[in-house]
Amino acid sequence: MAYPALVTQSRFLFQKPNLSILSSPHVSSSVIPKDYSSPRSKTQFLKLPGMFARKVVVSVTTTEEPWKRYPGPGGESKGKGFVEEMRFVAMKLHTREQAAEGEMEAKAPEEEPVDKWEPTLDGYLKFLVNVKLVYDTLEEIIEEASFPSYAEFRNSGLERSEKLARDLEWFREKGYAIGEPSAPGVTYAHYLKQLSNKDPQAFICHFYNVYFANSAGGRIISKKVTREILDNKELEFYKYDADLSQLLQTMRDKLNKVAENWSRDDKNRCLEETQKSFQFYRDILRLILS
Ligand code: HEM
Repeated sequence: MAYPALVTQSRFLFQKPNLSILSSPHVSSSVIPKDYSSPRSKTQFLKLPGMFARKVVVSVTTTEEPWKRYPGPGGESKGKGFVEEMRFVAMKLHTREQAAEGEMEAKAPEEEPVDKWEPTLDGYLKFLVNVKLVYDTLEEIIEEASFPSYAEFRNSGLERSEKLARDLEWFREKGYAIGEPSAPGVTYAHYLKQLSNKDPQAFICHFYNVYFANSAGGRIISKKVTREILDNKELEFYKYDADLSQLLQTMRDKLNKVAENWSRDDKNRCLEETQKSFQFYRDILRLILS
């Protein structure tokens, strides 16, 4: 499992004052800068204890530059709320091919434009089984509400667990073999369960990203697989029982309300979690191409 190494390395780097790794051959994608000052990027060779010297692009934060990296505390005061910050960070973690606001380079097949994907039905079924485990877990966590704020997110209309159960049942009835969740889903579900009991801010970052990812990128993927491997069968997974933009807006309002009680540290911890949510979810998306 590749995560512990990456996570440990990233945590270590986070502890370095005023230094954030934006890209490196060893750190798969951008790490969120610690503050809201301008990151001026430059390439450096960095020698870290116990590691070989490596070429990294570092951001150097200075106090002279008032330029803002995020729509941070200023953005909030303009009335847009914390979701705008979460979105800002998430959009930058997309590849340029995935979304107009994306800043990452595609390094793996699932990061290439969806148009170029060559999905397989077998792989897509594996994806559905694994992604269902993630939504089952998120929805159980919200139902149990080990932190009271989670209860705010119940019955949002964005839930996907039952829809996915119906889709899988449809495939079963058609005679397809449906396997058990594998490493990508099991690992992410386990991580979410643990995180939800100890760090609600970090957990809510995953909650936001996973539900909003399906509403945006999910639709692009849906078009591709419906046309190319599902013989135009439209899955329940991508359907909502009410107007989707309204459901999303209600969820944004709830997230903003919950985050009003967070300190700046809480908010930063939440934003820093975005990268992990992309990494876990990408490993599940990759199954579509397996
Ligand atoms: C094939 C992969 C993906 C594609 C093609 C894709 C595409 C997109 C696009 C086009 C948007 C912009 C939607 C808009 O502003 O109208 C978007 C938004 C977003 N994506 Fe992705 N995405 C992908 C993967 C992911 C992943 C892995 C995550 C995180 C787990 C993610 C999280 C988000 C979030 C949080 C938004 C903001 C949604 C909103 O503000 O309503 N996406 N994505």
